[in-house]
Amino acid sequence: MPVVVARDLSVQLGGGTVLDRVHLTADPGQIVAVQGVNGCGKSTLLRCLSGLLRPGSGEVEVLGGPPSGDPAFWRQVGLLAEEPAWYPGLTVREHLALVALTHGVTTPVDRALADFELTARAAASPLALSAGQRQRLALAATMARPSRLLLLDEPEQKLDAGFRDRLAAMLRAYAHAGGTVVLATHDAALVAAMDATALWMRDGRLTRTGPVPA
Ligand SMILES: Nc1ncnc2c1ncn2[C@@H]1O[C@H](COP(=O)(O)OP(=O)(O)OP(=O)(O)O)[C@@H](O)[C@H]1O
Repeated sequence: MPVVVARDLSVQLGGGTVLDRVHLTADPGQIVAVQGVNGCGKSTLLRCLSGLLRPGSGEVEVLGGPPSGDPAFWRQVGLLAEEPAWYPGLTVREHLALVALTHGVTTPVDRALADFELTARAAASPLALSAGQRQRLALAATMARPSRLLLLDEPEQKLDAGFRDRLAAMLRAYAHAGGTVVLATHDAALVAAMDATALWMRDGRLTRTGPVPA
C-alpha cells in the first residue's frame, strides 16, 4: 500500500494556479525527488502532503488517511521545511537528546552527533553554528528518530559536497530499511546518488520528464 497518495491536487495562491491536478504516489522504500525551477510549486506540494496547506481541490492520503496534524501523525512523519526555532539555552547535544528522549530513541546521542558531523560543536548553542552546521542539526533532529515518512524541502541547502554525499547515503539506507522519502530539491547529483524516482514540476503539473537539454 502506498505511503503517500495525492490525487488531482490543485492549489490556487495569489490569484494564480500553483498546483494543477497533481498526482503523486510514494511506496514504502521509495525516494521520490521533485525538481523544478524556483516558484514552480515544490514547497506548496510538500505543504499539502504534510497537511500544512489544504488544497483547493483533490485528495491527499498519508499512511492511509488524510494528514491529520496531530502528534500521532507527526511521530510517524519527519518534516524538514523552514528552519526550526532553536532553544538558545540548550546546546546542540541537548537538542538531540530532547528529540531522542521524546521519541524513545535508545541509540546514544553521540552517534547522531557523529553521523551529522556535529561532534566538535556538541556543546555550542545552535545559534552559534554556521548555516551549514545548523542545516545538519535540523536534519539530525528530523532523521535521528523513528519515522515512516520523511518530507524534505531542499535538504541539500547550505551543505558542502562531502556532506551531500553522506546525506544521499543516509537517505538510501532509510529507504532500504522500508522508509519513504518525498523531497523537493535543486540538486540533480543528489537525486542520482539516491537512486530516486525523479519527477519534475512545470507550470503546476508534475511530469516524469526534465528540461530538454539546450
Ligand atoms: N502565500 C502565498 N501567496 C501567494 N502566492 C504564493 C504564496 N506562497 C507561494 N506562492 C507562490 O506560489 C508559487 C510556488 O511557490 P513554492 O514556494 O511552492 O515554489 P518552489 O518550487 O518551492 O520554489 P523554490 O525553488 O524557490 O523554493 C510561487 O509563484 C510563489 O510566489
